[in-house]
Amino acid sequence: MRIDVITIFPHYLAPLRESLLGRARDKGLLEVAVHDLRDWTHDRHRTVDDTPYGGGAGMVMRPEPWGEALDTVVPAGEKARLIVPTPAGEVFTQAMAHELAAEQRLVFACGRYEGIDARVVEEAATRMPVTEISLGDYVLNGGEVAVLVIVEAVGRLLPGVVGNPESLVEESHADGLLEYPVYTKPASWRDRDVPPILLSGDHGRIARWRRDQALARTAARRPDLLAALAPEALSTADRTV
Ligand SMILES: NCc1ccc(-c2ccccc2)nc1
Repeated sequence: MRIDVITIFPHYLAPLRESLLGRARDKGLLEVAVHDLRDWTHDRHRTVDDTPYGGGAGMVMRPEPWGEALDTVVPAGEKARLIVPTPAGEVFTQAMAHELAAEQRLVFACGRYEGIDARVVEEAATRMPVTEISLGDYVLNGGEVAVLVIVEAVGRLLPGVVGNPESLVEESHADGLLEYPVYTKPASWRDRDVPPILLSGDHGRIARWRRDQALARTAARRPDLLAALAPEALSTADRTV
């Protein structure tokens, strides 16, 4: 997969060079290029914003630099999905992470100020699929932090990125539930013991206990996830929890 990020704060994306994603890049599983939007400005001050039509506070990102940047990063005829982090987007989910992990090319447009002139997305959508993504109902100062989250969630799903793919199966949201509590040595710590079942060696009963814990946690903390589960996702044993 190739990922391009267009931003006025390229250094914000430095963490993409670190650890898991850094290794994935070294192994050639992931290509990441970060571009400074100001490289597509032509005035002395490298201006990327201007006042909003219709008035109001703040500034809006000008369409021209974005148009030229997207023309360069995704030349005519090349295929890519444009992702625009915005509070007005579709809420990001693990299912969306899996969908994006199947793409060959992702281009991230990082907005700042009050956002990007709406015509940029409109025009881009005439030649590539565009997805506006929100991470939840809060506002950041720009899209860069959201890009770090999305790229991590997507990158770790790429084959070969995570050492043991097994670990992708049982994590929160992988099966639609929150994950069960985990423990490691010592068996007793500050007078708190690991649940004895986990030391029993009875893998069938351990699996059942973990499933019950995941169901109970999900019911308590995220009843919306439980309600969204397909009926066949719950076994008869699950229904007794
Ligand atoms: N829901 C996360 C999120 C994503 C992007 C932005 C944002 C804020 C200002 C300008 C451009 C994007 N804020 C929140």
